[in-house]
Amino acid sequence: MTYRVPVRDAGLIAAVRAVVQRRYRDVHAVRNLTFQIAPGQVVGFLGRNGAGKTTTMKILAGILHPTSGRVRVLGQIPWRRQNQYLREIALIRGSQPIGDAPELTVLDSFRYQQVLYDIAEPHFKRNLAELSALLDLDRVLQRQVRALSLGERMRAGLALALVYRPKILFLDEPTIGLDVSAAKTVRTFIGEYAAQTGATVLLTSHSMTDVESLCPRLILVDDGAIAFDGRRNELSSAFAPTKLVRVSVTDDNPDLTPYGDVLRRDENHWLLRVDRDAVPEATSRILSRFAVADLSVEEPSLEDVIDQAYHRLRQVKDAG
Ligand SMILES: Nc1ncnc2c1ncn2[C@@H]1O[C@H](COP(=O)(O)OP(=O)(O)OP(=O)(O)O)[C@@H](O)[C@H]1O
Repeated sequence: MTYRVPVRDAGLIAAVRAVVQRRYRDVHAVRNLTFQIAPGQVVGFLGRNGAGKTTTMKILAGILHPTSGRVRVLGQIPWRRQNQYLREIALIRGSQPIGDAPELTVLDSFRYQQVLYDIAEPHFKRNLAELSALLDLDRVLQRQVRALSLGERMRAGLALALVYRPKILFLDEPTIGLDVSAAKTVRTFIGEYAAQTGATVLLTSHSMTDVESLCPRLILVDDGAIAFDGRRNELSSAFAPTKLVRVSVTDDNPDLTPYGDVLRRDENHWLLRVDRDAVPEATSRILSRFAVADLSVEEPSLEDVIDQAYHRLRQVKDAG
């Protein structure tokens, strides 16, 4: 997907010149991006700012027509925007609080959505009851939208976006800007919705808590191309070539510096960063040379792994 972006120099003269003589440059937002997602999977779609995630989501949701490439979702070409397709998907960007018609009650808004998406009454009642239970909406359904708190509007907005029970959710930063409790509500809801309905979810988020609690599979996109596609626990071996070794010893003045990079030392408790391949040898040497009270080997946190991945990808880009 290539965007054609107008360019102009700074200043008034350049602004006037740009009116009569437009210049453009191409921005390649997405290229070499190939992936498949099986029904029911919950997939984290990650990448640095500007990597191409939102552009991809918009293409999949039928908002953007890509300049080249082939996409099929549920057997449909998204940008044809067939009604049948639009009723099967939802694109939610940010937390999307309810609020288009503040005079209406929440239930009125749901009824309007029912008409828009042509939802049969029994399905509507079942979906609304399920969503109300998951998002604790019973007490707000009869209230005017304008009288709701932001948290209530956010929960109602989420339910409104899903009351037609889409099979595919494209979630673009659903917890951005939310406080800890609201983010947890949304996160828990997404997991429960997916489990209850069998929906397929593609989720972008810069929150590693979202990714860790929801996404067994990760697709890492960089500069519009796939940099990793696999299970979450495989990401560390792909991008973080080290593990953490935590050791407590009872010796006087122990020196563990030869066995790894010392990240932290608190008296006789050491935290070392050790190359993955060197971990067996380093730990067996430590065990044979010191009076070890405790030793554990840990994977780096997802945040560290992603951070290392982004650094590595930036280095590769700068070098190439
Ligand atoms: N409407 C647009 N016109 C021109 N360029 C655009 C447009 N939208 C996005 N871009 C460019 O395309 C690239 C990919 O943008 P995109 O929004 O898909 O990234 P992203 O991965 O979602 O980033 P973020 O994490 O910051 O939201 C960026 O270089 C961006 O500047």
